[in-house]
Amino acid sequence: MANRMLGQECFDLKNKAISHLHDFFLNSINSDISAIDLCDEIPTIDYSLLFSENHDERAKSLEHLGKACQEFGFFYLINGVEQSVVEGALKGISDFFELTNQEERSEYLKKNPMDRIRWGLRSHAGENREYLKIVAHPEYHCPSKPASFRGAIGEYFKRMHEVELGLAKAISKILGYEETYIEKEFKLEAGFDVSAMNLYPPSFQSKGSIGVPEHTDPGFFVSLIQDVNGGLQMLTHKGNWVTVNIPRNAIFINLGDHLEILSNGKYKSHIHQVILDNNEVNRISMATLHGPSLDIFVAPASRFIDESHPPAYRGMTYKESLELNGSDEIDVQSSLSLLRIPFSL
Ligand SMILES: O=C(O)CCC(=O)C(=O)O
Ligand SMILES: [Fe+2]
Repeated sequence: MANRMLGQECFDLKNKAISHLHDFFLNSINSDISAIDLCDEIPTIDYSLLFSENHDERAKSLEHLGKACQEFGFFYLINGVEQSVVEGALKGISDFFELTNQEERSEYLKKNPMDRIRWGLRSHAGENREYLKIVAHPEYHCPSKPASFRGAIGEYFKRMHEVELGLAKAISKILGYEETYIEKEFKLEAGFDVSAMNLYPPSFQSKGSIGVPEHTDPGFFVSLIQDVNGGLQMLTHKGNWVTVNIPRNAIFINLGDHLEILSNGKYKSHIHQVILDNNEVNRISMATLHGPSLDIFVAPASRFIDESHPPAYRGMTYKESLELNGSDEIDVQSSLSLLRIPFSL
């Protein structure tokens, strides 16, 4: 543990070790492996092509994004955030967990519902992780220690906010709207973004195999980076669990509850979980929930409502939906099941 994140070499070595473990696991289970559904392969979207000056190239990649959103609800994004920025952010998080002691970190234990930085330690059968949650936007909050944290994480948020606006444009277009639609509808210039920085123990140190239990996340979408592959699993439309192995130079994007609500269920927010079974070493991830502005009322858009598609979700402000299940804003817990309108004939 003292050696974590010494640099690229360490990053590559850990990934190699984990991918060997996965290979071993896959080779050792029965021949049903050939039945793994190739259609479950997580799509990759090239961010730069969404804005290509070549019309055909742009149209093709927007179509690809449309399929990824509708048929998966999650995808890898390349050429969005530079690898050096991602590595810098992961190093900042690793420094936070390594260069501070637990007493210093517990300074951020829940104080009041309006906390803008919150720390927690979960170590029981249902959840195994240490986390730091911070409000990243519209105002960036960060712990004062270590000194390296503010700049490294801030750089990731700055770049990711640009990518968020770009994805909002592209997704508005594929939904059939003008490109500023989502940006205005969610008032993204004041969008409420919360970042969860997670440290998961290796499986031999955890109290059970669950890192984070099954859930969906509120908001427009979640961007996720991790220092080693393995752990995060997504439930596909077809009901299969797929493991998120983020390729180098990519980040992972998962559509959130409020895009599902806005699109009246055309795009889905997918259930996911973190399983520690194959973790030989600890793992760091950063899941940033990019949300609408807290005061924005989110309801199914008229374009997605007709006689055969009545509104399937109740509308309310983003803030109300975050507080609906008794959580604080910074907890960013899903309340999607409470917002669904039961189907009636
Ligand atoms: O750590 C991960 O891979 C996922 C974490 C997550 O789903 C969350 O924080 O909402
Ligand atoms: Fe999540």
